[in-house]
Amino acid sequence: MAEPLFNRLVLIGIGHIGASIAGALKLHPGTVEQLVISDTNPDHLQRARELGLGDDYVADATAAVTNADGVILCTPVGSFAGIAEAIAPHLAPGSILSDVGSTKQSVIRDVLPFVPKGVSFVPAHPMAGTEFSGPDAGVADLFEGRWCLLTPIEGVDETATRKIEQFWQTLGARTARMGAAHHDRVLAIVSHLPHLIAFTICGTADDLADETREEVLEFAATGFRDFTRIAASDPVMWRDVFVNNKDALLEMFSRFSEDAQAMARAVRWGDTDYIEDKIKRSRKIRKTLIDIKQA
Ligand SMILES: NC(=O)c1ccc[n+]([C@@H]2O[C@H](COP(=O)([O-])OP(=O)(O)OC[C@H]3O[C@@H](n4cnc5c(N)ncnc54)[C@H](O)[C@@H]3O)[C@@H](O)[C@H]2O)c1
Ligand SMILES: O=C(O)C(=O)C[C@]1(C(=O)O)C=C[C@H](O)C=C1
Repeated sequence: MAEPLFNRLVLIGIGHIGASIAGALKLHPGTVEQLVISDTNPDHLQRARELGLGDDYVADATAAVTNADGVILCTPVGSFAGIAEAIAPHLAPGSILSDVGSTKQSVIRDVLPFVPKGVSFVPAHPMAGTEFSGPDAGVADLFEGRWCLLTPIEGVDETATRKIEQFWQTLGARTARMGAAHHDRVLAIVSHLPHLIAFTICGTADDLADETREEVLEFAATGFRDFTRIAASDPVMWRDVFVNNKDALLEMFSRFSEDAQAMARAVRWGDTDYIEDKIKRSRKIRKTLIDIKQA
């Protein structure tokens, strides 16, 4: 059997993504020699133990990372700075620090200043997930056929970046590299804005139900239902994503608002060609996603 990629890999945060990595590692035995799980929530750590997600369970992240050759931050992005500051003095020389955060400029801003000399920091983002959270939400084949985007930092050891690529490829993902700013703009339109819209539309429908005292939500098994799936996502994770990708998210929101206004105007003035054209373009996007197996 090939050498393991990591002898002691630590996952800090055993929620949806951490537990999915742990599950995927079980589907690909031999990828790591020892998987250590760390989480500040004692219930989550206990549940991870009951589910048998790792080989060792250590609440204190500074103790967990000692002697590790790999560490992956799997907590909400707003917690990264505090964790990085705490674990930095305990990271082993030659080890690799990576993450799964949904924003990348903020992660580099918050983590890099603490990374000691001799440790390679390789930011990464698996583009897969669901609306569920916590250790029970792990999905072992979550990354199968999905993208994992890496935003390598200039001057960081190329072997470390290749190792993280190999790690994600072993778990079934396809990898690509891009700049952190580009990543954040792309994610703002394909992931962060859709969540902002879903949270908003659910709030609007709920307000309406309150105001009119009518059962708006009783009859919601319609197009609205699809918005409620993503709107059921974790509040802390998404709060952190929004405030840590503020500029790109607001830029995309502003473009979206203009386009939504244009659509509303077409509705008002009965511009059926405009309406039909927009819907045709949207259907094409859906068909393309199905064709490239990303739907
Ligand atoms: N959910 C998704 O669809 C998705 C997809 C890709 C990437 N991500 C990214 O993955 C990361 C984790 O998201 P998730 O969906 O797994 O969230 P989650 O809420 O399911 O899990 C987060 C875990 O981190 C733990 N945690 C929080 N603060 C901590 C701290 N300071 N120290 C140790 N543990 C701590 C929590 O107890 C919890 O177990 C986020 O950065 C998110 O942006 C999420
Ligand atoms: O499918 C979902 O429910 C997700 O929210 C997954 C999703 C996305 O927006 O596509 C969410 C956050 C990410 O960082 C990556 C993937």
